Amino acid sequence: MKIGILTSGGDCPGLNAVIRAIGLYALNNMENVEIVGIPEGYGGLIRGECRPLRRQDFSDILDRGGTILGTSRQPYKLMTVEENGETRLQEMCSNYQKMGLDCLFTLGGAGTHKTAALLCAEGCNVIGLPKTIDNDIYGTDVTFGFQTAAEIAAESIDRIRTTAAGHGRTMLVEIMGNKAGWLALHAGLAAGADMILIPEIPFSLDAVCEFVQKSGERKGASDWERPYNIIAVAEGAVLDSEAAYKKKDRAFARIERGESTVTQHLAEIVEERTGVETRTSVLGYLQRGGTPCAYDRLLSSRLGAFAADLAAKGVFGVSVAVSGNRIVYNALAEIAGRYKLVEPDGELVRFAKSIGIRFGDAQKIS
Ligand SMILES: Nc1ncnc2c1ncn2[C@@H]1O[C@H](COP(=O)(O)OP(=O)(O)O)[C@@H](O)[C@H]1O
Ligand SMILES: O=P(O)(O)OC[C@H]1O[C@](O)(COP(=O)(O)O)[C@@H](O)[C@@H]1O
Repeated sequence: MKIGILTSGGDCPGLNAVIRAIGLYALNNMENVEIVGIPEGYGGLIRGECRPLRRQDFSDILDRGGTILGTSRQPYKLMTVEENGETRLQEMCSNYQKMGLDCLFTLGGAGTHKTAALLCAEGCNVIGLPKTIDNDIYGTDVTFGFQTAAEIAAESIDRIRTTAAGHGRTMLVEIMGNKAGWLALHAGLAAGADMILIPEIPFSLDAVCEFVQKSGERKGASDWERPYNIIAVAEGAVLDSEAAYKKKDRAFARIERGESTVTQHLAEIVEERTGVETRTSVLGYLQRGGTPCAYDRLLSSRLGAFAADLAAKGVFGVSVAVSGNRIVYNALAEIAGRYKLVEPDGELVRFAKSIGIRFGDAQKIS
């Protein structure tokens, strides 16, 4: 059996652990197996590039961040445009054939899964693996990379807390997550943020300002304690006034108004209206870089081995997933194009509200 592996979309901790587990499972359990790596995601497949992966390539990579194969974001729209008589999708399928692949493992997020489903529909044997620090892939409780990113973000908030307390400031900590607020929610809850703003719950400027104002009036536990606030802001957080707009129109409107990011805009308004010193901290790529945590190393390894076992059994057109404590799989056609978002009335948000954490929505502030 000839196996191809590619990593696509934003990198995240755990990609190398998955590659290693697929490789080691295949080498240890399959007869006459050949494994190749396809560089830079679907870009490599479009160009028809692959390189052999041997046992030594899987050594010493379990804890390595990034991806040994490289990754990229190929503009999807271009994939369906015909050039020289073939779309990029067709090019990828013919390269799959030319490489003599019996199976292709695509390690990626929601976008990667959409192309994986299209490749499948064209007759390629594909198995997807759910990668993303955003945790927004439909059909799985968790994606690999998420836990590591949540820990980094939570630890960063812990650190920001001491400087916020020293200065009595409001700190807006921007956390990755464009469509889904899972990372801001988990990190914010784990680090005791006072307010969490996520794309799924549009926030009101008035509610945020009122909260900061009121907390500034509160007395600290001791004479020495100064009031301060930690607000975790998902990069995709939206104002209630812009919630009805599509992402593109919203971005355009923000540029028109001269706003850079939602976090920066919010910080300026909060300081102006409340007089409370307000600062921002963008955690950015720190959340994606570096070694995976133990949870992600184990999860990635289990997912990789399970996916390789599916290939050995001839089960294709699926993506592996976590359901409770079990590793399962879903049909690619079933999950492609769907996102797993935070439910505004779900258990996690209700729990957070029950202990006084704000979400910037119309909620009475006491
Ligand atoms: N709507 C889409 N339909 C099909 N394929 C897509 C779509 N969006 C993205 N892709 C493909 O998946 C790749 C990775 O998508 P991207 O959104 O960048 O990352 P991720 O897979 O992490 O979500 C893109 O380079 C593109 O080839
Ligand atoms: O790497 P880029 O292209 O700057 O993209 C940043 C985006 O990638 C992410 O880190 C991860 O996204 P994906 O895993 O879906 O690719 C998002 O949280 C963030 O919005």
